[in-house]
Amino acid sequence: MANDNKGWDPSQLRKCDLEFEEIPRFVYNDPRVDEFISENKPVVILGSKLAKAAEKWTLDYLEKNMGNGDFTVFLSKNHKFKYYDDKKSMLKSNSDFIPPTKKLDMKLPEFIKRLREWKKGDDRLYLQQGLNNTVGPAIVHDFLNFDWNFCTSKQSKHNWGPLTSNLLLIGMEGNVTPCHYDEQQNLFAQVHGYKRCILFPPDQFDCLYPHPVHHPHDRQSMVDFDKPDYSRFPKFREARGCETVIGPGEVLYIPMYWWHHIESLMRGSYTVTVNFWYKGGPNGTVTYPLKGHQKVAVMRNVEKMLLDVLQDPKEIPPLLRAMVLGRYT
Ligand SMILES: CCC[C@@H](CC(=O)O)C(=O)C(=O)O
Ligand SMILES: [Zn+2]
Repeated sequence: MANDNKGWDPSQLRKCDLEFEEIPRFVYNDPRVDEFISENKPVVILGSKLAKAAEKWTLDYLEKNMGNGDFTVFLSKNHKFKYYDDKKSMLKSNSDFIPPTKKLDMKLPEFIKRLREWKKGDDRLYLQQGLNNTVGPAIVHDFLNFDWNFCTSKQSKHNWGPLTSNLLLIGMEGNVTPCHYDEQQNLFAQVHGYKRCILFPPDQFDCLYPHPVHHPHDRQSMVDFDKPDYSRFPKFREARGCETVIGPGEVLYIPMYWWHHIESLMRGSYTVTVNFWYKGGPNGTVTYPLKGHQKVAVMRNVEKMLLDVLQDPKEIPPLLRAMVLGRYT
């Protein structure tokens, strides 16, 4: 991958068995940006002022101005912060589920102190907090100075639904959010430090082996990218993805349903990102054959319906096997 950006070096990336295409990068007013977004394809948007007002959000500035609210911080025994659904983890059928991370409410000064005093062997930390009105006035001022015209113009031009949240992400170097997909459009604005983003289209569902929909790790890939188990997940070898490293001021459009693995480069500093999650828009006229993301939505509905009627998740595999093996294969 090209590292013409002065700010990072391939030695700061984690090793990965797969090779990837580069995600294209265009200046924000290049018409190809909207061409890619309209085709639900990832694109890096350069030179936008989307979250420029946050470029002064250093840890010192945030400590002074973030207010005295509690922030959601995840702790992990390793470098992975694999998301899990709290509610699903309480289901009887998931009683053997062990959450891979601990979720705490933490004041910002404590988070920053632990970040600064972190040493090898300590739990890693990842602050992931929706920006809301508990933040201090200076942060509100900066937030209001985001380039809302830019993102709102994308939202209306591409028929996205409403903005659901802006997550503030403050991660340690080397933190990884493992491969998963979201059911929202995402303008992922990098503010401080560098993040490597590996993306796969929705039609690679069969190469990325998502957990069952009822599982707490719904939408997350079962494949450990650090040590893929090719006997359990043979088609992972065939996964074809694209990647980019984004730095301060760069925005990655992550299309809804696209798989993404995101890591903070190991270059000696924390990372800050603000994401902009939008609900998907109305489907509009459906054309056939259905697109990859629509088939994922269909498969999700089938799994939900089967669980609804069968109640016991263990009854789903034998029923699906009876339906498919020898009949549709
Ligand atoms: C909780 C959100 C984490 C983020 C990835 C990352 O920056 O580590 C992501 O997956 C997204 O913005 O969709
Ligand atoms: Zn995500």
